Amino acid sequence: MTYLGLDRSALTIIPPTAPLRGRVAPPGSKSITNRVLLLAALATGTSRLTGALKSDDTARMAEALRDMGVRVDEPDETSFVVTGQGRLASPHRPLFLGNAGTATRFLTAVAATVDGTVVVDGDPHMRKRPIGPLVTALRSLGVEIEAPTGCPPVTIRGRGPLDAGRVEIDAGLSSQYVSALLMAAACGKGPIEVALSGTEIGARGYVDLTLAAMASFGAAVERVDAATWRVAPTGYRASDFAIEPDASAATYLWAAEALTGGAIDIGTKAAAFTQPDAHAHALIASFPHMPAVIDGAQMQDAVPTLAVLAMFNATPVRFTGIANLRVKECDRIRALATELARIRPGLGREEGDDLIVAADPALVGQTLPTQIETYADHRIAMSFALAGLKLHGITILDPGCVAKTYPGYWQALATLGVRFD
Ligand SMILES: O=C(O)C1=C[C@@H](OP(=O)(O)O)[C@@H](O)[C@H](O)C1
Ligand SMILES: C=C(OP(=O)(O)O)C(=O)O
Repeated sequence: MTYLGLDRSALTIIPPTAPLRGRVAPPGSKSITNRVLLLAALATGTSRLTGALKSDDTARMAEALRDMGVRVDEPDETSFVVTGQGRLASPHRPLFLGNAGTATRFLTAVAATVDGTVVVDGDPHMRKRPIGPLVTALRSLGVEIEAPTGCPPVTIRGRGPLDAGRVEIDAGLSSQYVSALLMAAACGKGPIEVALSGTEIGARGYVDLTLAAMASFGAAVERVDAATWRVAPTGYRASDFAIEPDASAATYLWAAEALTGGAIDIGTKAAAFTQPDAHAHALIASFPHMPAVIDGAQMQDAVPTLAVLAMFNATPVRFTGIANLRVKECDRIRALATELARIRPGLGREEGDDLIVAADPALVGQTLPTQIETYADHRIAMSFALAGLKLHGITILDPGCVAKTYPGYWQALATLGVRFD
């Protein structure tokens, strides 16, 4: 399928003259698709995954699994049929995972259960995203693993099922390290305890997503205390799984609705999502009276959406709890502050690891020709497009970067009545 905007070097958004209305379903959840692809690959037998996301991030995961001997069929645009043999084979080439954090972190841990050497690598952006804490944790379980720069590439010399034991992980930079260890731990020779070594963890909701997906594929995890899980050596059982729509993708549609006073039916109620970013719905619904302080810790991927919305809020908004946005696809705190200030000096600024958005409702309807730098970050592109719904002259550079998680994004906006230059 070809999608609007993916082949362009820039896309200028023409503010719609009427509220956005219509029905647009977001694609399947990236987080859940990449978890269940992996769990299905580790199971013995065939699993049918429906409602899946087909995007760069999930294509990288699927391709890596194929490289490790798993059959991954794609009978239609939203399904994967995965046939696993209970374990992954050693690949003949490095696994190239683009800038997919989930695929990179999850496969690093699971590679330790392969009999042979696995190299996990990514694009230049991924090569700047830290993986040291996960490497250290795996090494403490006896895994032979190296990541000289503290970022990919990572070389893992797997020796089959992990030894039973206990592993501590510092998840301050990424909750994905915890999810990765939990998923690998079910492929142990005996029970493995996964414990947080610090108090900090990214969004805990992502660990809950991991535990729910593992349970669907037959894993047995006991919560020992608030910071420790004990994973039984069950391996995984093939299962059919219906993936819910992507809550982070939904935030752009909720925000487009709030900004234009429209009515967009995304086909799923906010309360029905199990992903952390669905918490952003209530904040978006409070627009233009969003609170003065928003703690983004539990809805990190929604922060770009909320920050761009905040520029039109009645009062300024400070975003706290977002330090790890500095190690996402780009330094999102810097990118948001820089691009907001590019629209109008002073509109966004950093204060330590907080982001402050100086709301200005008088911006609505103004012409402020601005070329938004997107730093190869899908969320910077998708969120700043929202500014173009209320301002004339917003141009998104490299609009194709949305393909990481939402290749149909520009088409979705067009379906709702947005036009582009
Ligand atoms: O586990 C997951 O699916 C994710 C966890 C979050 O990352 P961190 O845990 O690195 O903060 C989130 O930003 C990412 O988009 C998806
Ligand atoms: C941070 C993100 O992705 P990942 O860590 O999975 O690359 C994201 O999708 O916003």
